[in-house]
Amino acid sequence: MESPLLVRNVAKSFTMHLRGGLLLPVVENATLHAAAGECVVLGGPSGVGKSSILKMLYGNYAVDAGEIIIRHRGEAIDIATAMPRKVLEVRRETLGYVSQFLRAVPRVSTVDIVAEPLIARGVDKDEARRRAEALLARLNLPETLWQLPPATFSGGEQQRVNIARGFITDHPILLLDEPTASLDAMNRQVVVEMIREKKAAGTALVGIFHDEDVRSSVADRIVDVSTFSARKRAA
Ligand SMILES: Nc1ncnc2c1ncn2[C@@H]1O[C@H](COP(=O)(O)OP(=O)(O)OP(=O)(O)O)[C@@H](O)[C@H]1O
Repeated sequence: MESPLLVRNVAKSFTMHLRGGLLLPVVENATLHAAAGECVVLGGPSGVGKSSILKMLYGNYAVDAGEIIIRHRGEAIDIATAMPRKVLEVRRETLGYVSQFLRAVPRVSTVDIVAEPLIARGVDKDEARRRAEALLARLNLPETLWQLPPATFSGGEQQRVNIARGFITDHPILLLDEPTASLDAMNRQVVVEMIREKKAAGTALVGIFHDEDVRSSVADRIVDVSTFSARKRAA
């Protein structure tokens, strides 16, 4: 079977327009893949480009060179060159992402924020809310908070809302940017179990985990991003 996600020879530099167009190379020739049911962890020291790669995979950062091939509706879509409308379709159906921080929408309740990706895929509103509540309960978010917008929640509470929103759908590919960074040990363990369930269901996961225990509990492979670093040559 073809990989749900294939990254070939990707390069990325940042241009610092406020610094006279200074070019900051980050990665070059980044090549990796994730198979169905596999959790690939991006490793390597701070600043090496792990988050930048994840953001390119999701289409949030432009790609200077190379391809990011996502298997979507049986077709190969290159996220690096796809039109924005196609990227949004891929995100709705195929490519999920749990970012480190929640972007709360003012006045929208927690349960609706979590249920929204399911409703966008055509699931009945009440059913989507029921499933959202079940996930929030599993992640030990107090029931008194479910009807409130999460803007004033603690860091760990917001992170659990974000995780619930990312895990509620059955996207074939899921990107995880430090999903356990603000969580206590009990909730980290819940997330580890949820990741294992995704793997068992055939989801391809690519993640960044700084917590050594979480990483060793979920990783099938670790890709050392420093092997793609463009800094060695730039220095
Ligand atoms: N939007 C941006 N504009 C300019 N430089 C950026 C931008 N995003 C990232 N960088 C730079 O790219 C390099 C890689 O950053 P990135 O966040 O990808 O590293 P990381 O490996 O995820 O680090 P950490 O483990 O500390 O989170 C850093 O030097 C960072 O300053």
